Amino acid sequence: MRKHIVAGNWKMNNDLAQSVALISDLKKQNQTSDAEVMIAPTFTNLWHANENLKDSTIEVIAQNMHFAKNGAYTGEVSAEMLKSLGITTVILGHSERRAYFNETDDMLAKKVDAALEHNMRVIFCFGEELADRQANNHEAVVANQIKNALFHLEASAFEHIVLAYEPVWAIGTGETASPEQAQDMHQFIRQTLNDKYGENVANDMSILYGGSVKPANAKEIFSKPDVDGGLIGGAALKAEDFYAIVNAF
Ligand SMILES: O=C[C@H](O)COP(=O)(O)O
Repeated sequence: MRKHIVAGNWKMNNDLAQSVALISDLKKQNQTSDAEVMIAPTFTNLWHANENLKDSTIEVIAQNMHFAKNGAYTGEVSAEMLKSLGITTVILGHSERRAYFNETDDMLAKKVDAALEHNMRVIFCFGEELADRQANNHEAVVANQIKNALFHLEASAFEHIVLAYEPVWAIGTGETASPEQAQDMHQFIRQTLNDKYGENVANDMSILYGGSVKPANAKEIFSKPDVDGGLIGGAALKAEDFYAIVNAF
């Protein structure tokens, strides 16, 4: 079902002590919005974060996982391992995974399948690079990313998927897509889902925007009708900023 979601992606930030401190600050914040709140710490912080936030309204989620159950994949973590910690949502396809770790659409399709087989929820990320937008190719790029990784799925699978549109040129750059650019793309994404799966899947899909969302711009971006929330990087590292965004609905 479509809902407001604000997820904080900590990326490769916060050692154990910093993570404990940030979680303690997060617990002191007051939520006034109806948004579902999630944080994605590093793998090393998942266990303690989840233990500490068990009785809270914050869900602890993972930043990535491998598609295999187990085996000789040094440095990787499987769905079963995440589930054994009580983690049931995973971010897949983040542009940093695609750019720095060569994650392809095919690989992401396998990861999505593995997560769904383990009854996990997926926050599936995609977005165009600056050159794609300058060439007016952004819609085609985004449509292909979605089709290649997700369009082999049955309609019912989309109940367990959240989409996150993150224009690569806006991630960590301080440059955000304008609320109108975000709305246009989110509407296009919903139409793309509608064309393939019909209006129930399209209307029920939560589509998040990510890319330099801050307390100062969150309200305007979230006011757009097809923007259902945000995937927050830098501003998720300060509890007050993160909750200013959570409460921007
Ligand atoms: O996962 C989060 C996004 O990459 C956005 O990061 P940012 O808010 O630092 O631009």
